[in-house]
Amino acid sequence: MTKHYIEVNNVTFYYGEEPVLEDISYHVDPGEFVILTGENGAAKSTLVRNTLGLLTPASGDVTIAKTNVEGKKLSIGYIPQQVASFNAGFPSTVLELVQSGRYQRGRWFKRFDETDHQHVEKALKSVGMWDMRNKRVGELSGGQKQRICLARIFATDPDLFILDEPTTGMDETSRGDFYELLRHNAHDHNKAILMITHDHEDIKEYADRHIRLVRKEDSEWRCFHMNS
Ligand SMILES: Nc1ncnc2c1ncn2[C@@H]1O[C@H](COP(=O)(O)OP(=O)(O)OP(=O)(O)O)[C@@H](O)[C@H]1O
Repeated sequence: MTKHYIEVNNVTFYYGEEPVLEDISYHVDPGEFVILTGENGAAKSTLVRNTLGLLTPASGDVTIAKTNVEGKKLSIGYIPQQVASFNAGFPSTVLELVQSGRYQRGRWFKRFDETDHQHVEKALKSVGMWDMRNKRVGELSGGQKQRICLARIFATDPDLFILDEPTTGMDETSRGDFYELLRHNAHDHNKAILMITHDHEDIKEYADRHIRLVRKEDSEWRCFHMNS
């Protein structure tokens, strides 16, 4: 039996008096690369933030699995929207920023060891930024900053990736490489991926499932699943 990594049932959420999510249900399983789409303002980020517990639904249930079927503890890597806004003076190097992700795994009491170095190197290579590892983050382009945020998440080797428009600022080739990497993580390493995206066309061949948030006639919101 597959254990859902994310299970959302009948979630309704309001900003003040206004309902932005109404009776939304979806799930994401290990081994799946799922995309979440919808027009601007369809409440995709709001749904993800409800899923993560950063916002609390007015009604409905959200469960994120704490362990997999074998009982192994699960970790989550989350990238919020527009995370890559480091200013020009941001002092850390690319390498330092990605290394800092490993410390967020609760490793403060342990020396940075060979496994940590290997994860960091692999993560930076996977987003094509290894050669730029000694550059200052503040000197990078927007797309490059976005890629090192992704590398920082990859370096933590999470079981569940929740990514809010992670390819902003990436060109088509980089996006294709990135989608391939996500698909590889899902299919070959049994990770679960939930990614908000607007890139409908070039993502289609990579994603396993497509969830779309659509507006109802009466201006409330509902959600349905579509197989890609
Ligand atoms: N903190 C907030 N307070 C009140 N309303 C908000 C807040 N955050 C978002 N909203 C509103 O809720 C709706 C959904 O916003 P959300 O950011 O979840 O949409 P989205 O689908 O992720 O949009 P986009 O594709 O533009 O990123 C929008 O109408 C937005 O204006």
